[in-house]
Amino acid sequence: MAVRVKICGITRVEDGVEAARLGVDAIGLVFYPKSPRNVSIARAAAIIAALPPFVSVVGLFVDATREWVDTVLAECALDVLQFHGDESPEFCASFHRPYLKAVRVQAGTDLAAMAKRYAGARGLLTDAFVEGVHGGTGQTFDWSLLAEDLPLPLILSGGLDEHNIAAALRQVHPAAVDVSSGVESAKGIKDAARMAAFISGARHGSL
Ligand SMILES: O=C(O)c1ccccc1N[C@@H]1O[C@H](COP(=O)(O)O)[C@@H](O)[C@H]1O
Repeated sequence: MAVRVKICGITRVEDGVEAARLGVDAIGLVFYPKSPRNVSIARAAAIIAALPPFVSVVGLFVDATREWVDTVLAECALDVLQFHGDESPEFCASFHRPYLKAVRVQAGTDLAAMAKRYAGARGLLTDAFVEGVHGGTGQTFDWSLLAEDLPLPLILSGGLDEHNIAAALRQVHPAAVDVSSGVESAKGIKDAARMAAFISGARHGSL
């Protein structure tokens, strides 16, 4: 099956529209005030309203309060939640929406245990471990740490871009890939040519 492509950290309506035009499967909106890609509820709603109905919308949260997630859900039509902090499985499941759990991978990370702990997730999203930062760093990690089969779909992220996506897919065989920094011209500003090259690389295995 073809790998699914998600472009995260969309902050502008035009970037969401362009990602959809290029054939992306999902976009991600960051609801984390400390992120340079954080969007307001009003901005998120405008981006969502401009998307065609066949593009899924993922809302990213980092150790958010229940009230904040509920507030966003009341105002924005999110299809999937992505939890990038230390949220418990109970918290993640309590919104009764499909969710992805992000895992920041380093040597010794027990992915099988994480998959078991978050068995209610629709997938495990693997990102690079960078001390003190929750994600969106543009850093890759050692993909050989993903060698074992997991009971959950794997979404590969962390430092992917148009140059390494083909190699990543040859080595890892994830269900989906997720990119943010690697398709930007500046933090939060997506670059149309880089998005096109990334999606082409994901679909066809080369630039
Ligand atoms: O994008 C952010 O600013 C961000 C902040 C906090 C947690 C996660 C964040 N982004 C996600 O991190 C991964 C990897 O991003 P990158 O491609 O290495 O830049 C991805 O899932 C982003 O959505």
